[in-house]
Amino acid sequence: MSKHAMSLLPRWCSRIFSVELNGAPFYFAVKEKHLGEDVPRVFREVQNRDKCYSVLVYCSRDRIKTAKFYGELKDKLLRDLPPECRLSPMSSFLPNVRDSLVKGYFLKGNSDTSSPIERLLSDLIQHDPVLVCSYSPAEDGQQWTQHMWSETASQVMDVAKGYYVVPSEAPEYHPSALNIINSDVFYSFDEAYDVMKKCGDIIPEAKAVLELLPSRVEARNKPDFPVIVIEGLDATGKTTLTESLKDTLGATLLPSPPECLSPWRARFDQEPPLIRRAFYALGNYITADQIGREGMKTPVIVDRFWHSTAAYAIATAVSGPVCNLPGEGSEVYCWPSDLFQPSLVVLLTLDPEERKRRLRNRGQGKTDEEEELDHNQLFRLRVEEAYRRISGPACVTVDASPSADRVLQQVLLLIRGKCHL
Ligand SMILES: Nc1ncnc2c1ncn2[C@@H]1O[C@H](COP(=O)(O)OP(=O)(O)O)[C@@H](O)[C@H]1O
Ligand SMILES: Nc1ccn([C@H]2C[C@H](O)[C@@H](COP(=O)(O)OP(=O)(O)O)O2)c(=O)n1
Repeated sequence: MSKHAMSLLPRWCSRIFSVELNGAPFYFAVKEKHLGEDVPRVFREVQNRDKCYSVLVYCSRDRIKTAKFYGELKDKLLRDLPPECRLSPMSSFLPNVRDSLVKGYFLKGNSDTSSPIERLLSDLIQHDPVLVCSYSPAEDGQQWTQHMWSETASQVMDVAKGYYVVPSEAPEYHPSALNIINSDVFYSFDEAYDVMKKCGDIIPEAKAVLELLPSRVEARNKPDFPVIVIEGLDATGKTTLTESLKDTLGATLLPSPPECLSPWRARFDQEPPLIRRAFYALGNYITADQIGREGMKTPVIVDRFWHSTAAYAIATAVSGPVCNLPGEGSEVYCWPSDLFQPSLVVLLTLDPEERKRRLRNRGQGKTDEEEELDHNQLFRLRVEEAYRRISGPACVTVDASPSADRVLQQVLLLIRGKCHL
């Protein structure tokens, strides 16, 4: 067993394990002794008491490689596991301990699939930074036990005697919240820059992105003119409004991410969150540099900025309902201290039905599958709530359902009240 995997062991019994089934997390813990607790729900639902497995990716020193490997692992498991094997997202964490989350997958197999699953997992454990456990009914046939595998043997071997699995209370916040800071959301130029720099060896496009970055991020002189950011979900009317504001105020309009990053956007959208979010974070610093220049000449309107970067990253990192988000006032919602702060941030909100109608009119209505829609609905609610919780500056919400002109007038009122234009 590798040193990294060993380092997870001492607090093994303090860890909580979470398996996500149909978007809902089920928690369990492990114990050396059994005191008559129930069987965790995940195992109660296993038919015929078949075997289950977990593959957790522990964080090696190279977090870029770890992030890439985690993304590739899912593809590999989906490709190489027998199709009957069920794969669910899984994680393990120490409650309230920042950066303690390790992610992976939970596999449910039946007696026909256990041989190919075990062959695949034995191979993985020998070559990759994974911790593999199997779960099977204990000798008394009543309880379930977790056995950790060793990579030293070519045959599967248990490192220690089995631990009993027992149900565990849900933690206060979704476990993903433990690892958001500097993995999903970056709070300084240097943190995001560091990720992009380390990507240079494996992603050639990262070097091109680095070359576009401003050489200094220190705050320039405050722009003479107001800087107004327009935020909102896709199809809430940002493009329509920002174009009108540009014409009405004689302002400069800056899209975000900035145009110079357009050639690389699709490339970075394929990358795991650590890399993808570093790309968007850096885009804001390029936009801030442009704001510094243009804001000396005219008012500046920005189509999306930091609120989008943080809200989408947080809402993607956390799954399930809005209550899974880190609580209001959490440090994850803080504005980076080295990033320009606009004079006003307007959040356009829209009734979901109207938003769908606008998407359809724009020729992009597609997701009619019920399940997909449900998933999107929760995601949409999480993004909107994360938008509202971000502070420094906080956003001002504007109902975008009236006509384009009424929305424009409403926002102009806000701008005139706040920015003395
Ligand atoms: N206030 C409005 N009322 C009705 N339709 C609107 C309004 N604002 C925008 N639209 C239409 O809704 C669609 C999405 O607007 P768009 O400005 O492209 O949104 P976004 O930039 O936020 O994705 C477009 O077809 C646009 O013409
Ligand atoms: N400043 C920005 C702008 C966009 N993003 C990210 C957040 C989301 O993942 C996407 C949203 O972009 P998308 O192209 O869907 O949005 P619009 O078409 O502009 O409405 O981009 C960001 O992280 N930071």
